[in-house]
Amino acid sequence: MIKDNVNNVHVSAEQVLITPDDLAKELPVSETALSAISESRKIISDIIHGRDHRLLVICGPCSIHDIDAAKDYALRLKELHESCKDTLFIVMRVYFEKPRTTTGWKGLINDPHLDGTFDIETGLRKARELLIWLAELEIPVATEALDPISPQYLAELFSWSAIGARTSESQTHREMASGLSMPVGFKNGTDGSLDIAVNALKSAASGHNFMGINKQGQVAVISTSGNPDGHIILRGGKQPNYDSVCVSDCEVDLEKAGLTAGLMVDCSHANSSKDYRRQPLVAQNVVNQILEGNQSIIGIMLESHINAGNQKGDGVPVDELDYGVSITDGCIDWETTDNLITQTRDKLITVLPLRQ
Ligand SMILES: C[C@@H](OP(=O)(O)O)C(=O)O
Ligand SMILES: [Mn+2]
Repeated sequence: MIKDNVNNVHVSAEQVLITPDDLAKELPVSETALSAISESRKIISDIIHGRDHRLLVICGPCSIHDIDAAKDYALRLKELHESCKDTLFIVMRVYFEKPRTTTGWKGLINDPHLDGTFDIETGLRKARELLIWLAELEIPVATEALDPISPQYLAELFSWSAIGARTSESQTHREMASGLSMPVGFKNGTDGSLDIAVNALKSAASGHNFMGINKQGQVAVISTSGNPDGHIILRGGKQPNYDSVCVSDCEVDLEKAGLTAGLMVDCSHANSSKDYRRQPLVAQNVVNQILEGNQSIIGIMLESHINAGNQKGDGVPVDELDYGVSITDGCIDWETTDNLITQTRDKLITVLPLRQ
């Protein structure tokens, strides 16, 4: 690495990574699993555009830090996915990249050992191994597309992606979203701004040309055709925005922008006022809006894990962490999740098929 008084003044080291192609050769995924992913992406697209009246449920841990716990959770969610699929399409949150308001653990890819060693190649390998295991289980998975390079390593294994509240305004993320091969939800801004998400939706629906990397790890000009499967996610801001008035305001903004896709409500984050115990109340309010005739809400997001709450993860030895507890945002536990989703399915089973 060249480091002198004009180059890399604030760069301390660089390490060349395995290329996406080489990682995929080392960790291949079956054609059966890939076709299941392709099918789930089509279902999600149909739900977003009102061709499939089921409710999209993006559900799972705020972040993945323990592979065994993630697999344990996935086996439980797979059962719920199958038992509720007449009314709900359940997709597991598998978030490897975490946007921090300032600093902190940035996720399994960035720091897989949770010890500040930033063994990113191991992080990519662990992430791909888990995603392949989930793909072979045929549970559709969702993530936040945060790092603009990692999709080349993993994106074929995701059925849905979010662009987060901190990055929906970013041109880099809008360009990336315009080329992603799966449906993408755009969160409103952390201050509650809907304009950011509406503009992101419009931008990502268009083609873009930008510098990126290809599967061989070369810097390339990436030209995209635009992503037709974008939608908005209401995740709250300075105050919650899941209520029927805010939903109606969002419908008006979407109509003004000529956007017809449905919207999703994130029952966590600023919509639960960062108190995970409020998520069921938010979800029940959203379901009631649908029962009372709302036509625009096509999905909900839940932060859920095996056990409730969250725990400090930074600097804690992995073997001292409590099992199945989030080390980022607090989550509802499995029992609460199972009850909430089963009740949601029972309430909506007769209503959703009547949607126009
Ligand atoms: C990062 C967070 O989402 P948001 O961008 O709404 O804070 C999440 O989904 O865990
Ligand atoms: Mn979260």
